[in-house]
Parts: sequence; structure tokens; C-alpha cells
Amino acid sequence: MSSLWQKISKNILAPSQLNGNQILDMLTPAGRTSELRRHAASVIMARVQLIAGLFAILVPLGSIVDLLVFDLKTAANLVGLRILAALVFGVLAWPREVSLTRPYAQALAALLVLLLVPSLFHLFSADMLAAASQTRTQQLVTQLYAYLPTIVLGGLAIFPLTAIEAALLALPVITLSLYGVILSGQMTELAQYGGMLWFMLMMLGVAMFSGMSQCHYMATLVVKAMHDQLTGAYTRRSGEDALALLFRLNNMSGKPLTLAFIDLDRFKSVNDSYGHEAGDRCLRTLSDNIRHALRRSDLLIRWGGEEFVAVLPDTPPEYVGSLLQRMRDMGLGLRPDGQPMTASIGIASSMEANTANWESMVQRADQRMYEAKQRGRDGVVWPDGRWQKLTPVSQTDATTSTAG
Ligand SMILES: Nc1nc2c(ncn2[C@@H]2O[C@H](COP(=O)(O)OP(=O)(O)OP(=O)(O)O)[C@@H](O)[C@H]2O)c(=O)[nH]1
Repeated sequence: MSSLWQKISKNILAPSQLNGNQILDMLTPAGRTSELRRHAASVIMARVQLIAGLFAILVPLGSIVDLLVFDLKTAANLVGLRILAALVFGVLAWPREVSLTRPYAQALAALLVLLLVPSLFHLFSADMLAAASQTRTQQLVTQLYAYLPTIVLGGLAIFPLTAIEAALLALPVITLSLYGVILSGQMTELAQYGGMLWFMLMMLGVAMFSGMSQCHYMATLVVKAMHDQLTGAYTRRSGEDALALLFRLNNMSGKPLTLAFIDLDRFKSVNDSYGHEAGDRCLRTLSDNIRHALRRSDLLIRWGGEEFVAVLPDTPPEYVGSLLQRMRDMGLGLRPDGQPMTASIGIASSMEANTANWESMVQRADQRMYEAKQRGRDGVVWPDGRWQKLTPVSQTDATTSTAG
């Protein structure tokens, strides 16, 4: 058993360089970050809408086959079912607002409806089709209808789903399909019945593997695209998206959102005197230290070269004092000459008058940071215009000893 596991880990897992956490992430969505969840939701929703749009057109067109192959009553019933299905597909394909609070649940619900429509179609038509299948052509078309749920399971393969999600979504499809088969009395012989089930499970297996590898690929891409390579903070672009979302969410719930615009002081001199590599190390240390001081719910965005924006949801400006205290206790890191790095900080709050959007918040925080520079650096300018020195001279030595 242990040699089998060794072979699997050496030949299957190792080449793809997956660690335990990544494998777990492909099995269950439990550990997904909110940004990954949001991204997966938008991919799933876009694909559901695309397929539903196609089906809304193609499903009614299939009526031609029904009218050519079956008697008028059966064909009319099938056309009725097709129109109903096309309507549901049309509703699914209709452009809609993405849920702000639960986009992932919304996407999975839409996907479940997409999967259930063909399965229900099969369930409601199976009995009627079995009774109406007299000729060879009719039997052939009926058999094709019986493969609908299997095709649906195969279609799951295009969605970035974890193994457990794919299995749970497949469960109602398989159950309805088997129920339809039993109901129609088409496949009473065990061999045929089992063969059908086996085929469905194979399709599900393929869909699970495809979904899992898409999950892994998506996670790798999202992390790479959203985070700055050097500092690990959010990139400006992904940070703006996250900030826009947090602004809306905090506004909706009436909670305050606070921004701290942080700009390293006299950073050019580090590059000029010690080189770009040393400057990069300082930026990494600064980012690590700020992130350590932040809470899990806060974001750090690298806004530009040595400028960072800390986004603090559900935080009134007066609570930012404790963040600054933590940053002060930890220090921002040391310059190559051993001196503590300092920063100028501007604070802005969503609770200030005339704060229509996040852009105006960033603009205010930026202006206040600039003001902090002009007032001597190493300090904070608050929304009420108050100026506060960040590292009192008497504490500089203590900061030096704990920093970096
Ligand atoms: N090493 C390194 N330097 C960078 C990076 N991005 C921007 N910089 C440098 O950051 C420096 C910013 O300098 P300035 O805008 O003049 O600001 P400053 O020297 O920090 O002075 P004040 O902001 O006025 O305190 C420039 O020398 C940039 O080249 C980076 O990714 N790595």
C-alpha cells in the first residue's frame, strides 16, 4: 500500500508540483478565498449563461425532428416540453446583476437549474416516448433522448468545480435519470440498466477531473494576476476592484470603510545609494510588516512604486490608531544603513461628507499623505486635518531594535 502511494506521489502528483493544501482545494471549496470564490462564480455564471443562451435557441429547433419522427400527439407534447425548457434557458441566459454578497451561491444555483432542465425533460418524456416508439427510427430517437442526462454530466466538465461540488451537482441528475428509466420500463434488464449507470459515472469521473484541474489552474492564475510579484500585496488593478466591492458592501450595511494611503519616506535615496535590489528588499519588508499589522479582513494594495493603500472595512477612522500603533510597535523595517524606515500616511473615511465613491476616498487619502510629507514626513494626517507624528523621536531607538 505504501509503495502504491509512493508511486502515485512520485509519478502523478509530483510532476504537477501540487502540495497537500492544493490537492485539498481541488477536492472541496471550503478553503477558497473570497476573491477566488468570486472569480469562480463569474466564470461559472458566464458559462451557464452562454450555454443556456445556445440551448434557448437550439432546443426549440429540435422540434422539427419530433414532428418528423413521432405521431402528432407525442410530437406536440414534446414540442410543449421543449418550449418550456427553452423558456427556462432563456431566463437563465438573461443578463443579470451579480449578487454582491453571495455570488458563488447564485452561480451554483444557476448551474443546478441548467443541469436539471434536461434531466426533468427526460423524466417527463421517458414514459411517453417509450409508449410511442414503434418504428426503428422512433426507437433510435428515444434512445438518444435517454442519453440526455449522461450528456449533461459530461457537460459538467467545462465548469471549474471541486470534486465534491461536481458530485453533489451530479446527484440529482443521476437520481432523476434512474427514476426516469425505471418509470419508462425501458431498461429493465440489469445489464442495460447497469451499463447506463456505469456510463454516467464515467462521465462524472471525467467531469470531476476536468473541473478539479480547472480549479487548480484558475487558482494559480488568479493568485498570480491579483498579487504583486515583489511584495505579495494586491496589484493596483485587482485592488481597485476589491476596493470598489468593499465600498459598496460597507455602504449597503452602513458600516464605515477607512483607507490609509502609505508612502515610504525618502525611498529614492535607498535605490540611489544601495541599488535597486536593496530597494526591493525594503519594499518586501515594508509590505510584510504592514500586512502583519493588518487584520485578516483588511487589504493591502500596492498602489504604485513605494505607495501602498491599506483598506480597512468596518472600521471608523478612530480605530485606525490601533493599526498605526501596531505598525509603530513592529516597525516598518530597516533601511540598508540600519535606520528605521518611515512613512507618510493620509487617512480617509467613507463617513466623511461628499464621499460619493471609493475614488474620492483614495484622492483624499492621497492628498493627506502629501500633506504629511509637507509637514515633515513620518506622520499621519487624519480626516479632521489633525497631524500626528508617527515615530516620536524618543522612541526611534526602540523602533530600531524591534524593526525588520
Ligand atoms: N527598488 C525599487 N524601487 C522602486 C520601485 N518602484 C518605485 N521605486 C522607486 O521609488 C522611488 C520613489 O522616489 P520619490 O517618488 O522621489 O519619493 P521618495 O524618494 O520616497 O521621497 P518622498 O516620497 O518625498 O519622501 C524612485 O526612486 C523609484 O525608482 C520598485 O519596485 N523597486
